[in-house]
Amino acid sequence: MPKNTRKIESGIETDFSDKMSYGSYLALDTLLSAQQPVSKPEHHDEMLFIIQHQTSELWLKLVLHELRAVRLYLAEDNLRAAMKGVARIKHIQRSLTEQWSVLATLTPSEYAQFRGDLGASSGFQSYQYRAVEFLLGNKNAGMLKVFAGDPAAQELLAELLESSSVYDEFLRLLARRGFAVPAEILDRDVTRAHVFNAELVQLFKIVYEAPDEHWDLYEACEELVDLEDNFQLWRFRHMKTVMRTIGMKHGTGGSSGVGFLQRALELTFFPELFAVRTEIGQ
Ligand code: HEM
Ligand SMILES: N[C@@H](CC(=O)c1ccccc1NC=O)C(=O)O
Repeated sequence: MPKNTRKIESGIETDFSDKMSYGSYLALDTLLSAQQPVSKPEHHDEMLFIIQHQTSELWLKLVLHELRAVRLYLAEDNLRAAMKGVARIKHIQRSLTEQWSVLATLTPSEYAQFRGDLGASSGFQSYQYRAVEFLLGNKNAGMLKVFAGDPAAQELLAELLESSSVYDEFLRLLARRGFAVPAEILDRDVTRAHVFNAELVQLFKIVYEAPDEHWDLYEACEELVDLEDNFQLWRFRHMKTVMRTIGMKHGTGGSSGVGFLQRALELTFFPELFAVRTEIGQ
């Protein structure tokens, strides 16, 4: 063997004419032919832009898959399995947030050279992102009309709009555990965003003031706080990346741009889990 060369062991599989290979299992032909820059002449940095979005969408697909499972586990009173799912989602979120640093290498001068080729397309039209928001409870029926041209996406969002969120299921679990969750919360119109409820804060206060007595709920509350915190960090990095890339320009999707993204930072999934902090020790 030449120096600094690894021997390919004799047992290593090399003939895949009648066996499943790495590439066929992962549908790499499809996956790796999906990067199609639209700029003409092709701009070098558009590949980065496309891959950053595609990898984000792949991770969002897994987040959705896991969130659906978490919601189901909560409905079945299986808090441990639900929290296992949340733990995985938290790692994905960290990876998604960390990834902004790659796109931040795209300078305003580079982006300006192909931004015009993107037309009216925008992340605002990401149905998977919207589906994650809906599953976490940030419902907004108005978002569906963006997907009039994509019936499958619209149907998915309609299904999630009309079904319970992860937080709805957590609050129902709390009620089954004997906590006096108000009827207006349990019977709420799930197609609307959850609205802050002071009575829930008092229920969480019971949990937070006696963690040992309610350990699994206490742990679950903190996991949900992590989830929201991570989601906000992604939103913040998006807004800051947008600021350094297009400044105060309007978005291709038609919004005011940075201002619109800043207002997303005011949205909250689990407001009572944050409000309870003010109450602790009082
Ligand atoms: C240089 C890169 C980027 C810029 C300049 C940018 C800019 C913007 C702007 C201005 C908006 C507001 C809607 C509009 O008018 O277009 C927006 C929304 C959005 N973008 Fe990006 N974006 C970038 C990268 C990304 C990436 C990598 C993702 C990952 C999937 C993403 C996902 C989203 C989502 C989900 C929204 C909707 C946010 C909401 O409704 O609050 N963006 N983006
Ligand atoms: N809204 C961005 C364009 C943009 O970032 C984008 C365009 C097409 C597909 C995804 C995108 N990402 C996030 O909005 C802009 O105004 O420059």
